[in-house]
Amino acid sequence: MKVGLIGCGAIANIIVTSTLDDENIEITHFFDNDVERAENLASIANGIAVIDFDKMVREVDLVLECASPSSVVEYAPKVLSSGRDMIIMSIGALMDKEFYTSISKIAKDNNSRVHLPSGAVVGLDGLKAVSNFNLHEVNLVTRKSPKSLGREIDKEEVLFEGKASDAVKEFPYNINVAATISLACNMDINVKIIVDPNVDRNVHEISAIGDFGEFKTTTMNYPCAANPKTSMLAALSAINLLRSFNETISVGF
Ligand SMILES: NC(=O)C1=CN([C@@H]2O[C@H](COP(=O)(O)OP(=O)(O)OC[C@H]3O[C@@H](n4cnc5c(N)ncnc54)[C@H](O)[C@@H]3O)[C@@H](O)[C@H]2O)C=CC1
Ligand SMILES: O=C([O-])CC(=O)C(=O)O
Repeated sequence: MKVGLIGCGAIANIIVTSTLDDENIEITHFFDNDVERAENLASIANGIAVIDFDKMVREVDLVLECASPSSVVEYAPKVLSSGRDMIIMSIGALMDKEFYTSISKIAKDNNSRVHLPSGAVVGLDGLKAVSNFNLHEVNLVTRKSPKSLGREIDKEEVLFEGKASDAVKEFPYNINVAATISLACNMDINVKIIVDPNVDRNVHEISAIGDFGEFKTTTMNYPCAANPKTSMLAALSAINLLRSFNETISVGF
């Protein structure tokens, strides 16, 4: 499977360096606004730094976006209308209902698929399983360091409290997990974002209550060295998804 990347930053670097020896995943094309980043990663993987985006789409089987919400809006319609599948990391973009409906239609009409990795949280398997069984309430509390949230404070502070659809607008690079959870359970979930000088991890706590019972998950992520906003688990979940395309027996759904 030939894969083209949109975005050659923290997530892309982990994905590429971790799959170099994987015979089923061939990351061949590297696209970034910052051409030097594309060239650096292309040279590690012996691939091509892309100038012509449309040509890249023609030459790959799948496009993996790990760039920005605006790149999803710009490129997803092109990729999906060409019949290529797409993995999206900047999932916040899909909280816009009109955009979600539009790319769903494009994908359906062109026999292409959109894959959203679980990203930087655990628990989506359970949430999906219970989502149609009278799920009453889902809450996410995200706690990050001042460095991750780009703040200079010395005591804990609640930066946001509200719905996921508003959280992704205010924090487009920090709370894609809220969008993923919302899409998994078809509910605009409750989100609280806390900046905490006493943590050095990106912590996401999910609690869900419904007719099935109740669950809580806590994910305490190490941030990526190259981008403290982003957790390593986000990149690892994308690798896991890429590998799952070749599995005969699928576990964990
Ligand atoms: N789904 C999830 O759980 C998570 C999603 N993310 C999201 O994944 C995306 C990538 O994250 P990182 O690798 O940490 O970011 P990064 O900032 O390290 O790298 C992003 C790269 O994409 C490039 N880029 C941005 N917009 C572009 C565009 N329109 N066209 C071409 N290149 C563009 C930038 O120049 C940069 O090199 C971000 O949107 C981030 O918010 C991050 C963490 C968790
Ligand atoms: O990586 C993380 O911990 C979460 C994150 O940035 C996001 O959801 O956008």
